[in-house]
Amino acid sequence: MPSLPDTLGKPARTDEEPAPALELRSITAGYPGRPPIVQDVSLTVPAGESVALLGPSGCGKSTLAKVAALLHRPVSGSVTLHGAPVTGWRHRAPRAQRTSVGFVFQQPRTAADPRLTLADLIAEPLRATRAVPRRDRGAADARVRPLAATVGLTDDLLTRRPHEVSDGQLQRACLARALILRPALLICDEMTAMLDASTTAALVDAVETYRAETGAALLAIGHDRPLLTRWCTRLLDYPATPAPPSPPPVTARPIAHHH
Ligand SMILES: Nc1ncnc2c1ncn2[C@@H]1O[C@H](COP(=O)(O)OP(=O)(O)OP(=O)(O)O)[C@@H](O)[C@H]1O
Repeated sequence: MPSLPDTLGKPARTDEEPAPALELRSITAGYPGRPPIVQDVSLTVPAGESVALLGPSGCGKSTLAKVAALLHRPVSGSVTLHGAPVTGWRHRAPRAQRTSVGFVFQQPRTAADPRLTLADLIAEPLRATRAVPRRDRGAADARVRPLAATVGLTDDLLTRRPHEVSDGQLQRACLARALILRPALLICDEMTAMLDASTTAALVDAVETYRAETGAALLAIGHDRPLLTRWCTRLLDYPATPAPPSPPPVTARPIAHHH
């Protein structure tokens, strides 16, 4: 009997492009009781690429980012992560899909639990997903310390709480927390908006070191065009799809005079 080809069970083609890290198709999203803020927006982050989404404050970039990170359910449209369609948001999303996306918020003070030390803050996703046992501090520390060093946090800072560190130091911890489960896609929503130039450079460096090591893709959101131009290989202006045609000009009506 002839031996079976050793490609059995493998994809027929090996030169196929990997599925995009993120695909948003015709996303419409908003908040209850108001018209949608994000209207019919589509964008793609190819596997391993860095894409910047630029747009003015208040246009809906953060809302779109939260949809992509499975934190906010859109009204309509589809999200695909690494080729797998997303069918549920927040607690309804499968854990593997949720943990494949790391998210860094603009405001570290509102994103960080003030009661936790920076070490516990960074370890939070490890405990939440039971990647390490809840009470096994040694196992958590073994993951937290080397990662904290890559974002520029020294051991003495790890025992402090958020009110005992600067915004920049807290944002470094928030970046480490976003990376600890080794996500294949990182979304940074105005990560450096409130930081000085040297902290900004250090955080961008840390993200790029992580990406070089893991091949992770990046969606960086913000309004600092020079920074995002240096950082990312592709730039998209929000909205990423053509805007709908503008409404016809309002026809002036004669003002009624009452005598
Ligand atoms: N949880 C919420 N409930 C109700 N409205 C919200 C909520 N979050 C945001 N909004 C509103 O949605 C609009 C778009 O906000 P979003 O944060 O998505 O914009 P943005 O482009 O990211 O702005 P910025 O750059 O200032 O963060 C704003 O008018 C905001 O007030």
